[in-house]
Amino acid sequence: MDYNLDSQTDMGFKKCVRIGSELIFNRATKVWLYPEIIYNLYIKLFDYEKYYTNVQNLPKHVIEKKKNELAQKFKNKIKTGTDVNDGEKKCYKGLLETLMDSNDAESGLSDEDIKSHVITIVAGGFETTSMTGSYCLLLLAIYPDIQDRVYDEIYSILGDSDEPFTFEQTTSLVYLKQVIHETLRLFPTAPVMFRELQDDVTIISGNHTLPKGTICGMFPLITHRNPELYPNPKSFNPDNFNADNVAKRHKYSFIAFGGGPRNCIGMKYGLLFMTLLLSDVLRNFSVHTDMKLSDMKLNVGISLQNTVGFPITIQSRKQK
Ligand code: HEM
Repeated sequence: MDYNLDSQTDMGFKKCVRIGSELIFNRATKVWLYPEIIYNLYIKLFDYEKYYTNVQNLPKHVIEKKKNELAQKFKNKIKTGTDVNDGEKKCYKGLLETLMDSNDAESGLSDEDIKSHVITIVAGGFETTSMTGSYCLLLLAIYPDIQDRVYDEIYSILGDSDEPFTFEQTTSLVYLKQVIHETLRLFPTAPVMFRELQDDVTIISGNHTLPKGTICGMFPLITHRNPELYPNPKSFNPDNFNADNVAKRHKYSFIAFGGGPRNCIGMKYGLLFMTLLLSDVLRNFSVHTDMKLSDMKLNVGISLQNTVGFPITIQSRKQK
């Protein structure tokens, strides 16, 4: 979207999204913050409103910029993004342009709607993928034999070529995808989600009934570390996600992207993005660390933080 999230001041988008996320998590987990009146007082008392306001500034800026750009292109009769292959080089519309094309009375997407979509996509897609990439590289640094296997797979497809992966080639990176899934099993970067029950639900095993209207928290971290689903659940074993083992388990034994009709809308894009990112890093560099899996200390919030950081060194493969 042509916006550098790192070129930010203290009150930048990244910081505001982080604080806003903490507020959402606090509200969901602290019963005394449930009543609207108390929550509003709490926001005012600690001057949290400014963070909410500031989160709006990035999408406002991005939308304004895109509008000007499109108007300029229209004026100069320059072709904008199109999904139609009309014999010339195919050029795809970006997300923002697609949303703005829907900004008419018929489809009913207002500027306010577009702004909300931009916030949702950036907030939902940024931290999750960047954190998963970081966890994955750290795990591969901790387990060099697994890293070698990933590298061999990449090399078997691209050899010494400098060309980027094509989409078809990424479908052959089967072991790397197992590694990404196993990373998300141990470290689901979105560690909690909620559902409000639309009907009474009976939990057969415990003979309990949860009444309609109950808000239930779902915690992938707990499901993913259940030894009945994953033997040796605390160890890093990408073979948990080979085709045979996946076929043996219930589909909701892996819920890093949630489940049901409101699961993660960006799952396929996120997996493809991480596959490309990691394969690109690993074909050029090897990663190393002195850390062990047992050294990792987790902090559960709206995202899953590794409080000891990601101490990795990288070495160019060409200098070996
Ligand atoms: C490693 C990557 C990602 C992980 C682990 C992840 C995880 C999740 C989870 C657990 C949910 C809640 C699902 C539920 O309640 O059942 C969710 C929802 C969502 N995610 Fe992701 N996500 C990732 C990447 C992305 C990306 C790249 C985007 C956008 C480009 C995105 C956009 C969204 C949106 C918009 C929702 C809300 C969907 C709805 O409420 O209908 N996510 N994600």
